[in-house]
Amino acid sequence: MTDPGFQPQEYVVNDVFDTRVSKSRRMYVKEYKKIGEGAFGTVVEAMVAEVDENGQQKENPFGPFAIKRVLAQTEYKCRELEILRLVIHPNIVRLRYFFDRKSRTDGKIYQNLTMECLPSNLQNEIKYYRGSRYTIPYPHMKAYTFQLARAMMYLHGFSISHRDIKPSNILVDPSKVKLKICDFGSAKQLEPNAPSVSYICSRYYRAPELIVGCTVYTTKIDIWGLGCVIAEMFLGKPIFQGLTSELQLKEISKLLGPPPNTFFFKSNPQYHGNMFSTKLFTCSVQERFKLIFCNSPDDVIDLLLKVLVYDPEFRATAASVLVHPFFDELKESNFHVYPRGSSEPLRMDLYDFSEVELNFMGDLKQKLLSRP
Ligand SMILES: Nc1ncnc2c1ncn2[C@@H]1O[C@H](COP(=O)(O)OP(=O)(O)OP(=O)(O)O)[C@@H](O)[C@H]1O
Repeated sequence: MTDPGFQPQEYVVNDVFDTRVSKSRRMYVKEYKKIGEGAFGTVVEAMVAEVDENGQQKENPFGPFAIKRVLAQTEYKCRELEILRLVIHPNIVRLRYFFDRKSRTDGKIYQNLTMECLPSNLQNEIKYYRGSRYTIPYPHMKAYTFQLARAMMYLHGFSISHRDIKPSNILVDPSKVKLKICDFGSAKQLEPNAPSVSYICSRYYRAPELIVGCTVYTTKIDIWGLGCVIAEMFLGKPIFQGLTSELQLKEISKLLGPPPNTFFFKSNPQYHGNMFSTKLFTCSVQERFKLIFCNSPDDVIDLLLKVLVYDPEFRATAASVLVHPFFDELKESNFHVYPRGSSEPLRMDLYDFSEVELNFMGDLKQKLLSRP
């Protein structure tokens, strides 16, 4: 992103908290490029270096890092920091430092979350291939989907729901086919049967229960987002593009058929909006999926049929997604991909699960680790 209004800046901060050693340091920061702008914050690319008592740099600046700057001291944003400090996973962006700093422009205090920086995101990647009338190569889609589901399985193991799954919040490094989830600004640790706001998540990726105003939802709202992201990789564009929140439900019904009455009752008995109860196609739902994903293999259609389900109770879990046959190819010892622009095969082992993750898999652990 090039922003003509962006001013590169260099500064020294006294109290930069280093999450690796749980210690504060004095650091030099050099911000040189804006890489993102969202509803809540600005993200810039920067290099950092440790500074001694005399203000001298102890080392050469290193990075790049992505610094997300948000107004400090709102409860909402403290949650982002808290969650980022808790989660350490290969498919979740790693928080390296954080510090507060007063803005020279408006005099307000901003929280600066300094994270590892990835060169792109899935939205750009989908756009790139769409521009040349292709889709992301099939083995890459598999590897990306697996990594996304793996990050979700870990988060959901802690009952953390990301609550804003969408391609622009999924960082990728196309040269390594690596994926990491970012933007925990909406994330929340959900408690069973405790209400949370339903007006979260970007419209195209909102689970149907959120659309109808459900407040006691579960981490399955992220699984819906996962389904939308997989579908988008295959189609090259968002699968459900509703013009309004209510019309979003109509778009969904064009693929899944009308939502069952039990769905409204379970999600929000007070819902008074349009129920889109007329079936808009004559074939079966399976046939409808085959028609929409006409160039996609049967195994991904089967996966989508398990993920894009109205009732969150019957929607797949992240753990069950990970053991779906769609990913069997990834288990082969010589699984490899050809990163964009490279003729060298890159071998990938995506099964380096930690003990914590294997515990979260529960009964599906053996199935996950069994080789075909
Ligand atoms: N660690 C990172 N490395 C590279 N790019 C990043 C990183 N973190 C964020 N970005 C980029 O900056 C954009 C905005 O970041 P983020 O989503 O965290 O901010 P936000 O204010 O919550 O945005 P939004 O309102 O769009 O959700 C992301 O879409 C991503 O492209």
